[in-house]
Amino acid sequence: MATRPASDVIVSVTGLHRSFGDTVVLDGADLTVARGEVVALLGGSGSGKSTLLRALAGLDDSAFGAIDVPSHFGVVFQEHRLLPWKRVVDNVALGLRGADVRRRALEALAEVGLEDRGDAWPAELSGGQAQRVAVARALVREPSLLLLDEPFGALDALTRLRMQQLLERLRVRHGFAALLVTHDVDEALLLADRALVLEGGRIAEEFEVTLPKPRHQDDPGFGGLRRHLLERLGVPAT
Ligand SMILES: Nc1ncnc2c1ncn2[C@@H]1O[C@H](COP(=O)(O)OP(=O)(O)OP(=O)(O)O)[C@@H](O)[C@H]1O
Repeated sequence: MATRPASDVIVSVTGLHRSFGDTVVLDGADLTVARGEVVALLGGSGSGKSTLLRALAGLDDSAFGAIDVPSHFGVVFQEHRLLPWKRVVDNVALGLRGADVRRRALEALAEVGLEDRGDAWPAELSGGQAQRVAVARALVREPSLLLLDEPFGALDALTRLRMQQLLERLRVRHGFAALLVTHDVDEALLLADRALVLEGGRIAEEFEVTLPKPRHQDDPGFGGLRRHLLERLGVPAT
């Protein structure tokens, strides 16, 4: 694994284990994320990506190992998980305290291009808009880390591309780090500084993605990396 100055590491996971009954899903997984770094987590279906992310988010009491994450992190799942009985702005402001909560929530909505939808109900939004609100809800706490579990996995291809570009712009502006669980090799290569492959309960492989950002699928070098990653994931190019 590439060495980094210890002070730059904001996520450190060592020896992470999780079993469901007799099934060992995580078997001593280790990983780090550096300040401002985007790390994609790939792996076959059922390899334990979501399990690992849930453990990092503190959503799994039964995972054990050394887990060090910053106190300010945001989480975005594949489903938006907005409360249907609260207006969009109140969903974003949920759990915030202080006099300027509404203003902060509206600012976060403006960052995702939804400044005029604060008074809408979640049911009135498209899937892409609802995911933007979920991103705003994560962003409003000024996190140093985003934990993203297939955040754009349920969106159509065009909306997904727009959301990937939005995430990249927000990252440049705010400098958060991200751990991005994805099935989508192109998404990993568009966004990540490093791609990890989870296999056999551990990080079996790691690739640095050194292409300059912002990236595009037509960039030189992109196709070669895609073939390499797909092969590593057991989907050889035809
Ligand atoms: N609550 C649970 N009870 C029992 N088994 C579980 C539970 N949650 C996950 N598992 C099992 O753990 C394994 C890993 O699941 P996980 O959802 O982490 O995989 P994943 O890599 O995210 O998969 P996918 O890419 O298909 O979303 C699977 O075999 C799954 O069946």
